[in-house]
Amino acid sequence: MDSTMIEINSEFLIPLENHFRVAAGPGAGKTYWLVQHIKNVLHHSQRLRKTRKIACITYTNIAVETILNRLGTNVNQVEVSTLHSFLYKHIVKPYASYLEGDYNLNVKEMDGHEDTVVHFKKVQHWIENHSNVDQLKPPYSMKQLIMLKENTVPITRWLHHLTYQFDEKGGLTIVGNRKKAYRIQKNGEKEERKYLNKLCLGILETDFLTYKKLYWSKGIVDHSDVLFFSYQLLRKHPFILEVLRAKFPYLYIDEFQDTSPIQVEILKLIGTKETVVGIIGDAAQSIYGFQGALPDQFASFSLPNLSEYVMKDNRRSTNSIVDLLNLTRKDIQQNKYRNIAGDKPKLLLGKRIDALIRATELCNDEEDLYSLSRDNPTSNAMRKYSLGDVINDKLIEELLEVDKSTSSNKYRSRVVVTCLKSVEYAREGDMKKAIRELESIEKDINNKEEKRKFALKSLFFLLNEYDTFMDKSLYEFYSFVKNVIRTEISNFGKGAARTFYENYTYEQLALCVSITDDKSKHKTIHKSKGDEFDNVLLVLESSDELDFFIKPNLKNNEEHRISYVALSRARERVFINVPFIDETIQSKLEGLFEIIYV
Ligand SMILES: Nc1ncnc2c1ncn2[C@@H]1O[C@H](COP(=O)(O)OP(=O)(O)OP(=O)(O)O)[C@@H](O)[C@H]1O
Repeated sequence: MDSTMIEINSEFLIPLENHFRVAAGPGAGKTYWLVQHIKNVLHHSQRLRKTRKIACITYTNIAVETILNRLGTNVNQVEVSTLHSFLYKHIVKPYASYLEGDYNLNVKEMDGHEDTVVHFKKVQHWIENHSNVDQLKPPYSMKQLIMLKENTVPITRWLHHLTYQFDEKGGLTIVGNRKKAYRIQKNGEKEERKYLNKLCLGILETDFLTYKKLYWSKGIVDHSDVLFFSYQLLRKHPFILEVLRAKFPYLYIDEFQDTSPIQVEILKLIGTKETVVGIIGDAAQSIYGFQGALPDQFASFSLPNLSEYVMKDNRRSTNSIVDLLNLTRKDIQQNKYRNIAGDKPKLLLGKRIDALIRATELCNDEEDLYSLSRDNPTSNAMRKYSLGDVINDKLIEELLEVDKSTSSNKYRSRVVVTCLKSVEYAREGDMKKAIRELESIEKDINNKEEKRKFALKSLFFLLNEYDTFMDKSLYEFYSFVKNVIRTEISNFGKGAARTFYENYTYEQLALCVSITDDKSKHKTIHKSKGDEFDNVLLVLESSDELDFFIKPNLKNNEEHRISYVALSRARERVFINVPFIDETIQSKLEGLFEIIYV
């Protein structure tokens, strides 16, 4: 650890007018400290007035709520939001007209920012009019790319994952991830990924900007576009920086370890003068590598005269849990602030459902137990107690694939999937997302209000009748949708599509729906970030993942950091479930865990 670092605890007050970095392990009280610091600034700063506020940026909507609740009545002069919402509200929205010329942004139609969407008509238009279209040769000619399923599927997936990156000259470019340009091919029981030809991707990659403009010209802006536009606006129109600095003399960013390089540059631009920037985080909890976050970014962030602090307490967990966490970590050995011995962590070997039942019993059946899983289908399955050993998380993709032979079939499967997703979102409390889903199939209605009315009406019927289809086949759900929501979707003939609808249940497809800001007791590890629970059951796929306890490498292995985040959510008890363990590692694990066959 750096010798210039000052050790503090979560009640320690620091000077108001210096940039700062606070590094600390899990449960140290970073968020607690940040709230105290904000209150201190509110009371003592000479630089806040009615129109000048503290900006507090955090990672998820749940974290925003947590901070707002902890601030209590002091919220008028603090703006707590996610970075994307902050940038959209203060940069993109007010200055969008500057983007019209360079980026064809349709400001009138722009209405917030969304998850990335891929409209195949736009993809088709892009490829047909691509400046290098002449270089596309069989079997990847322009026509073959837009007509053949084996090409359209990888292209769609590839375009779904476009990101922005800095090039050598420091400019931002749009990049595709070739590893995403695949389709699944089934060979009997086996599934194989078939990638699209590299030469062909290389030709298309030369002009992503035109592709993006097709969306922007309709006012469609996704989350990564918000970062791109913000950065471009700040670089080209520095007066916006002045306005921001005047509005926000203090800018604090919690969970900084998950900030991407473009976000870091934006924050540095704002922090060059007047605005005091403070960052809080933990490199060992950096788990968003797939979005460009790098664990080193937190330690390497610098601004002039930045003061550095470290917090070494763990105020959350029992001694046994802190011991387990300390064992996996080299840079910070946490102090056991609560100093309560606690139960030895338990390794539950066997099926997930049995592990869940046993862990619940071991928590005396009354205390809250949260299961944390690596992916959505597993956490959804845990939630619904309908655990199977094999969960197919690709069923929605398969349905869209099997039912797309004609445009009317394609429409049918889209409507069914949309209705299903909408129901699931609404049942989890995300009404906004549920309504947006349904609005997306109202293409023939242009008026926004009409669209919303239609979506609301459909959602009302779907939720009201949930009991009639939730435990039936997908075919019965389709029939419901056709009778009640969308009478124009096509009837079925015989064939693979119908068989699919008959063979799978509504429930099986519903398990594949990813739910954001998951408030249930069974969630993905990524969604548990920043939260804490009395008891945690970490659900692992295989004994290989226990490697984390045998050869921990938090610095270089993101999977290890993900397990670390999961375990460190627990206050009282930790359970880990794997189907079985290799005999070779059993002896190594016996010292750390009580091993129980469930
Ligand atoms: N000074 C304090 N007094 C009382 N409770 C505290 C104090 N500091 C922290 N806590 C409590 O300790 C727990 C952990 O704090 P907090 O959630 O702020 O930690 P964190 O460092 O943000 O954790 P993580 O990085 O794991 O998300 C919370 O329950 C919090 O309320």
